[in-house]
Amino acid sequence: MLKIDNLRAGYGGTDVLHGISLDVPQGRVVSLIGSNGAGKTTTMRAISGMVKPRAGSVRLNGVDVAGLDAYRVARLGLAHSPEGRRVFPTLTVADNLLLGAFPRLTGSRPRGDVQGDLARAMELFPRLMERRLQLAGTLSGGEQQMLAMARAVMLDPDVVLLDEPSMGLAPVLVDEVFRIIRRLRERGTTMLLVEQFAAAALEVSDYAYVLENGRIAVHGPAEQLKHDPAVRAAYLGGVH
Ligand SMILES: Nc1ncnc2c1ncn2[C@@H]1O[C@H](COP(=O)(O)OP(=O)(O)OP(=O)(O)O)[C@@H](O)[C@H]1O
Repeated sequence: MLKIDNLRAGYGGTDVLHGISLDVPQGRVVSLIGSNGAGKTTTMRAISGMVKPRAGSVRLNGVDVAGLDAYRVARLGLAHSPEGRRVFPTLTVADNLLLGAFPRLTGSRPRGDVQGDLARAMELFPRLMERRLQLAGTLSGGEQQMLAMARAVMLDPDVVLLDEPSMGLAPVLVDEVFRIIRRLRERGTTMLLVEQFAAAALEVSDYAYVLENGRIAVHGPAEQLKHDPAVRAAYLGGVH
């Protein structure tokens, strides 16, 4: 579904990713774990076209999308829920969600049932249902984060990139974000997840990669990494 080979990317004169390779098979949830500054967000951006890769390939359904503009990558079926709450503040919740479906109307992919998907997104995110006519800019931070996730789902994507969906949320909302990730997983949504709560991320993942200084240091089934002493000491706080 999504296959990254020897990806290099950076900013200005600095390389951040030094040739990383990872696989996100259809219907699987894959986590990318790493300390601050390891390059997790840069990886997400390089996949979705927000940062131009310097080398390597990003294959989405067999098509190399490396270097394409972000809107083209979205049209080909990749949704990116970015770090930080990038919603359209002066539009309602419902209109933000409909905009998430926009690449479906302009791309070569089937248009599908946008209204049906809107209803399903509302059902998955009940807080948004209650606030569907509210301006997105007046939502709480946690609600905006949910809206960014729901908007990504509205693309009816083949792959969803979720970058720190629980960032800055109160514990009750963090639980809700993970509940939603589990529901999406049950629906068969293919996801690449970056999460500060590495232990919780491994719980909802099939497979994980550990990124250190722009290189993949370790990778394996999530169940295996959960019990890896080095991973536990560095990323799981030695718990469980
Ligand atoms: N727009 C930018 N311009 C220059 N350098 C950047 C830019 N964005 C990120 N960097 C640098 O790239 C490196 C990797 O950042 P990145 O955000 O990918 O890390 P991360 O693993 O997601 O970290 P965190 O967990 O703190 O979000 C960092 O050293 C960061 O300072």
